[in-house]
Amino acid sequence: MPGLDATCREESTNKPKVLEHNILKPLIHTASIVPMNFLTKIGGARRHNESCLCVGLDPEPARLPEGVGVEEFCRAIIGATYDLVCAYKPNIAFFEALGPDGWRILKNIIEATPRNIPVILDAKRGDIGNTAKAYARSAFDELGADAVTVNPYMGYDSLEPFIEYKDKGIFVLCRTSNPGSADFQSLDCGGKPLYQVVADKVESWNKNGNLGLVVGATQPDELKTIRESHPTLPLLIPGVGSQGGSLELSVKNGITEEGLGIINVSRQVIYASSGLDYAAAARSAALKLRDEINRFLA
Ligand SMILES: O=c1ccn([C@@H]2O[C@H](COP(=O)(O)O)[C@@H](O)[C@H]2O)c(=O)[nH]1
Repeated sequence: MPGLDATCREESTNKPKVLEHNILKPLIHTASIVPMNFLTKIGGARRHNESCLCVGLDPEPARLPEGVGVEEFCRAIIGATYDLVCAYKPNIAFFEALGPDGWRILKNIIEATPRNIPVILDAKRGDIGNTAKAYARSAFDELGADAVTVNPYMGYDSLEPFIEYKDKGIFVLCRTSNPGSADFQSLDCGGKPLYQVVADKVESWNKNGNLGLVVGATQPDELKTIRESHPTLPLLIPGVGSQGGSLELSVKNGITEEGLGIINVSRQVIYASSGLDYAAAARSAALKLRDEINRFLA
């Protein structure tokens, strides 16, 4: 089943066969039998697929093969990689940018993801309490995400509505991968950089055991420091591939012996080919990354 005959073609349309299989049918749905919290779910996916790789779903219509829509594209990527990943991370921006259809497409994609593979909604939310409550309802109740990224800038009350969803994962931006991340995150706060204060706060807020940190792969030294000071917090690590972060250092500095750490790669996987073989190419890219991660962990 993995990847199916992802390289095969429909004779009439020349589209990868894997598309049809996965568009028409929901994939495996196992978690409906036993309710699971986020950590249990991602731990199960990690062990089952022997993978700490999260594939990011950041679909840009201009980069899709001709004639392929966003929903078809994302479903095909999922269909071709779901046995190789521990999670998917759709970034809400790319769906909002589609206009009125974007929300529906995002919801459909989350629904179509195999239930044993968690979906981390990259939304970077953070607002006053009642607005944060609405954001949390939107991510978890309406869209059905398993986890969400949040921005800590507005403080605890802006995150509390998310934290109260005990079965969901909350990844707090700590040391991000972008070039300007040092502007604020490295500011000295009484002898510690701000990102370290954020990491310490998050640890102290983790009463429900559902918090983690976002730490960019482009900051390997900071990643090491944060991992050493917070060995039990899950880290979501974006920035490998297109942003130039080192996969090896991300794994060695960010993932614990128990496998606590998620390496996200988006463009390098989903745009591995610009042709109609994109799903098969994404599978090859994900397989290579998954295996490289495992070699660095060994
Ligand atoms: O610090 C951060 C936080 C989030 N991201 C997001 O992750 C992906 C990375 O995409 P690539 O194509 O693998 O570079 C994207 O959705 C970002 O918004 C991040 O890169 N850094």
